[in-house]
Amino acid sequence: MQEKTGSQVLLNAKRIVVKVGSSLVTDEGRGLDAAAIGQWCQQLAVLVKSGREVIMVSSGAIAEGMKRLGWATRPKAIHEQQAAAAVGQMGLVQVYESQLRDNGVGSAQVLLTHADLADRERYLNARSTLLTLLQLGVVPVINENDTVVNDEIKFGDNDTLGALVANLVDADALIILTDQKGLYSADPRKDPAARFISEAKAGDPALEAMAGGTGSSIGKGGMITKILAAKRAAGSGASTVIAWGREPNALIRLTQGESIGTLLLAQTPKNQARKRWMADHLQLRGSVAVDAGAAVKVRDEGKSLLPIGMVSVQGEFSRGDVIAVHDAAGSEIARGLANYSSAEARLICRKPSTEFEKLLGYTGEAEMVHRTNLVLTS
Ligand SMILES: Nc1ncnc2c1ncn2[C@@H]1O[C@H](COP(=O)(O)OP(=O)(O)O)[C@@H](O)[C@H]1O
Ligand SMILES: N[C@@H](CCC(=O)OP(=O)(O)O)C(=O)O
Repeated sequence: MQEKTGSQVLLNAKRIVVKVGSSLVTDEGRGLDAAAIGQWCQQLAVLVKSGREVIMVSSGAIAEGMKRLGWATRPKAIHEQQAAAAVGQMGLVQVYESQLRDNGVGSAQVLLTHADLADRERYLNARSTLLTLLQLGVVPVINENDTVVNDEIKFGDNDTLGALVANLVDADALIILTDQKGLYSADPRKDPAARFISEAKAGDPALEAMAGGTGSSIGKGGMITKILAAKRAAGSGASTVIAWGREPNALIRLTQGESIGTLLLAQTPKNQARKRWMADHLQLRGSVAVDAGAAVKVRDEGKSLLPIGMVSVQGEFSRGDVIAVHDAAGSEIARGLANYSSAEARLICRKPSTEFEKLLGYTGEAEMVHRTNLVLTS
C-alpha cells in the first residue's frame, strides 16, 4: 500500500467520526460547555455542507447528570451512574440539537450498546440507519445507552464506542478530541518532559506503553483507550487523529490537510480491511445463486444484489448473516450481509421490489445484499 501522509488522510476523508470526551464537553464536570459544543457544531455544519459525512460520538451524560442532581463525586453504584446518564443525556442532546439547528443542519440521537453491535441483525439495522441519516445530511449524535448496560457489557468509555462506530460505517477517519494536544511519550500531567508524538502507525505496541489512564476526575478511559480505539478503527481502514478539543477550528483545519494533534495511520486500505473482516470474523450461513445479468451487475458494475436476479437460495440464514453469492456456474463471486432471512429470500427470489410488500407483509430494503455490505471474492 502506498504510504499515506497525514495531510492526505483527513483532506480526502469523506466519512468522519468525531468523538469528544466528558472532560471537554462538561468543562471538567462544571456543566455542559455550550460554547465549546457550539464551536464543534459550527464546524460539523461546514463539513456537512461541503459534502462530508460526519458522526458525533459525545460523552458527558453522566457528568452533566451528576451536576443536575447535585452530586459532587461520581457515584460508585452502577444504577446511580445510569440514573445520572439518563438525566444528563437530556441536556446533552438539547445542546447539540439546538446548536446544529442554528447552523442549518439536522441532528439525530442514537444510543448504542455493545450487544447492539455484537448481534448481526441489530448491527445491520444500526448500520443502515446511520448510513441513511448520513445520506440525509443529518448529523447522528451517539452515546452509549447507559440505561440498559452494566459494567461487564459496557463499552465503558466512548473512545471504544467511537472506534466501533467507525468500523460500523466504514469511516475514513476517527477524530478523538480531548484535553491534551495529542499523545505524548508519557502522561504530560505527570511528566513535564514528555515528548509530543505527531505521527505513528495505529496498532504499534510501543504506543500502548506510552499511554496512561485518565488524568481528569471526569474522563473515563485516558490515553490508553484512545490508542486502543485507533488500533480498532484501523481494523476497518480508518486512521485516527487525537487532538485538543479547544484548538480553534481544529476540525476544519484538519480536513484542510493541516497537521494538528497526533495522527495514527491505518496500515490497511479500507476495502481490503472490510474484505478481511468479512472473511475472518463471520461464518458463512448460506448462499444465493444469481443469473448472468445479476452476476455482471455485482461483479463488474459495482451494483447491489437485487432479489429479482436470484435464481435459488441455499441454507438457513437470518437477516444480518453473511451469505455467498454464486454465479450460474456455481463459482463464488461475492460475500455480503443478507438483508432478508433465507425463508424471506425464497419468497422474493426472482421478484421485483414492488411485490415485496404483498409477499412479505412489509416493505424492506430493495436489495438482498446492499453494495456497502458486499465484497467481491472472485
Ligand atoms: N501518553 C499520554 N499522552 C497524553 N495524555 C495522557 C497520556 N497518558 C495519560 N494521559 C491522560 O489522558 C487524559 C485524557 O483522557 P480522559 O481524561 O479520559 O479524556 P476524555 O474525557 O477526553 O476521554 C489526559 O488529560 C492525560 O492526563
Ligand atoms: N456514556 C458516558 C461516557 C463514558 C465516558 O466517561 O467516556 P469518556 O469521557 O469519553 O472517556 C457518558 O456520557 O457519561
